[in-house]
Amino acid sequence: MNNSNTPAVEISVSDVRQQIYCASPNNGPGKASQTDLGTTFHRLIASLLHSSERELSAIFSGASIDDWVAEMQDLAFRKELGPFLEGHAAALHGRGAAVLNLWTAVGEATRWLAELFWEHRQWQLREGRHFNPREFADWFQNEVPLRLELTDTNWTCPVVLTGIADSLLTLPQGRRCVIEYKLGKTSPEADLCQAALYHRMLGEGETNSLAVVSFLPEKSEQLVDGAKLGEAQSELKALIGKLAGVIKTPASRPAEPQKAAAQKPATPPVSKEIGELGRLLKSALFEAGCDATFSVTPILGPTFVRFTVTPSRGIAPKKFLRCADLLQVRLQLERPPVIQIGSAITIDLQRPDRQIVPWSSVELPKSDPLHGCAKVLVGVGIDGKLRTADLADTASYHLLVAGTSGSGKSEWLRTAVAGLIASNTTEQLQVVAIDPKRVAFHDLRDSPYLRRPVVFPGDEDADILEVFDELIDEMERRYVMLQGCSSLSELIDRRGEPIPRIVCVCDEYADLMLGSASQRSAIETQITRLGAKARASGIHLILATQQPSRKTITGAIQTNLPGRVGLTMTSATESRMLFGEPGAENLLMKGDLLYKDIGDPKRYQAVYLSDQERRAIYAGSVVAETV
Ligand SMILES: Nc1ncnc2c1ncn2[C@@H]1O[C@H](COP(=O)(O)OP(=O)(O)OP(=O)(O)O)[C@@H](O)[C@H]1O
Repeated sequence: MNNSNTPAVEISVSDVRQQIYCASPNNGPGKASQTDLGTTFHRLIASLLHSSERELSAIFSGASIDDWVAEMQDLAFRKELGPFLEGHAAALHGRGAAVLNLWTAVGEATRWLAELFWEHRQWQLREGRHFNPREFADWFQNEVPLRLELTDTNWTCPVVLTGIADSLLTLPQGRRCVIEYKLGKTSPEADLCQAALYHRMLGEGETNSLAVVSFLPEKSEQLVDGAKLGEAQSELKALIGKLAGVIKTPASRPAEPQKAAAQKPATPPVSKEIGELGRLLKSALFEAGCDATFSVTPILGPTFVRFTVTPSRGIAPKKFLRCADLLQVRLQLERPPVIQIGSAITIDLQRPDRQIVPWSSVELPKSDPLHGCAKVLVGVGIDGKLRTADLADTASYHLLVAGTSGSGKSEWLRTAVAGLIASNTTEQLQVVAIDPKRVAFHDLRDSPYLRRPVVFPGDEDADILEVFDELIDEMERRYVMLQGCSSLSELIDRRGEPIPRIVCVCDEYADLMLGSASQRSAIETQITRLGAKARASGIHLILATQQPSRKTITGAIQTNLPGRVGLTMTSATESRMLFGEPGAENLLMKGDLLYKDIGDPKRYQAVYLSDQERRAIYAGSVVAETV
């Protein structure tokens, strides 16, 4: 209640969230959510929860969660998504990735709902009661308007905070869960801010936790405890006062507190944790005799936090490399931090709340209507920018990929192929996939982009030498066509029609070298030939191995495959084989990688593609924008 006579200033939760989002170091790349798709998603969930008795009994007549999910998805498509796609076909033209994103979110949300209903059913059965899906559906309230008046002695008037929670689930024990149906980009700081504000607006006590579930499009669930939120709330209040423009001027109150309120940024607890990490790092460095000045604000990437330090006078930069093990112990890290020396020293510490980089958050490189696009997705850097390796470039026309089991090597290869497929037509790209382990390119089998069926080297009819010979023949044929042109690109321009780039991708190529000495030497000769002339003719190799050693990275491969992608390796020796320096042994698995063409290796997080998204892309139903 506003007891003063001054009218209150109204401000919305989304205004506050937006401020935090813009200031967030981890707002990453990605596309803003698209209003029409976001609204459809909201409507679709609301409509599922308000299904008729007949629809509910159809959904829950199945015997398993999978049956329920399938039925829910079917209903969602029939009632909402199908009519929406049909009615907006023109407006959705060229927005395949966004629609796919929406469908992924629907998949995630229906599974989540089905699991909740299943839990409820189990509980009812345990209590000896009859499962009543309607009763549970009614525990969800959609589009819940929230309103809270805030006052402060340092404010000129009260502020009314308003917002609409997409959905609120209230369980009988009083536990509440706010559900946000987000489809666009986000940051943990902004999400926490929203949770803190909702917690306060719902009048939850300090001892109560609040769960926030979002679909981005993958489900992300955060359980935020009340005590932690309390801290964030008081800091957010300062920001709210500032945004509403109600902070008293110096004339009306003492100067000092005003300065603090106006200048102190509203930092959610995530930043505090990083501050604490920085403090621990500083003291561990000091203990190791590596006293240093922390020069810039730490940068928060999806996988790690980067601290940049300058050694104090008289301390050799190399000394920092030697204290990685001590830092690991003192900071209780899973692996020693990655330390790199450049104009300053960077120390990367793993994030306790590591984030994935979903495909939907990445803007694919633009494709040319005639030439297509030769850029392979490498990963997202600490600056939030997508790094690509250009197959048309002399520094990255063939790529060598290495990483131990579980490092994310196969996923990286699959995403690299998906990126190329999504930004080329079948006239602009042909893929040759070699799969010695038989598991890497399963989903590619029916892709229209395949130049030939996936090659399984163990099979009787699979002659690997023949596959490479065919590529060499094509290369020679193209060389003849290239007479008078300096590049494939010039030839395409001259003809006015595409000539497909051929990308040969091979998981665990070391297995190909296990044959006889003569086969091994024949493959080496073929790779050398392709290495020398393939770039100009638009034929490229992406070869991967689990064990980078002298045996697998032979002279021919070392010389002819200039672009290097190194995921986590088992030792510094392996890292040296690929990059000529250590570092990759301290990466954090799951797509954490170093990439090098010219210059020093740089660290990126590989883009994550769900199975469902990948299948749709391989089938050719997702196409990037053209320039
Ligand atoms: N970019 C990524 N983002 C998030 N998680 C990832 C990413 N890449 C891989 N992972 C996770 O790491 C696991 C291992 O990945 P992957 O199967 O590609 O490893 P690998 O190096 O090919 O191992 P192996 O050689 O044993 O097959 C995956 O199941 C996935 O959960």
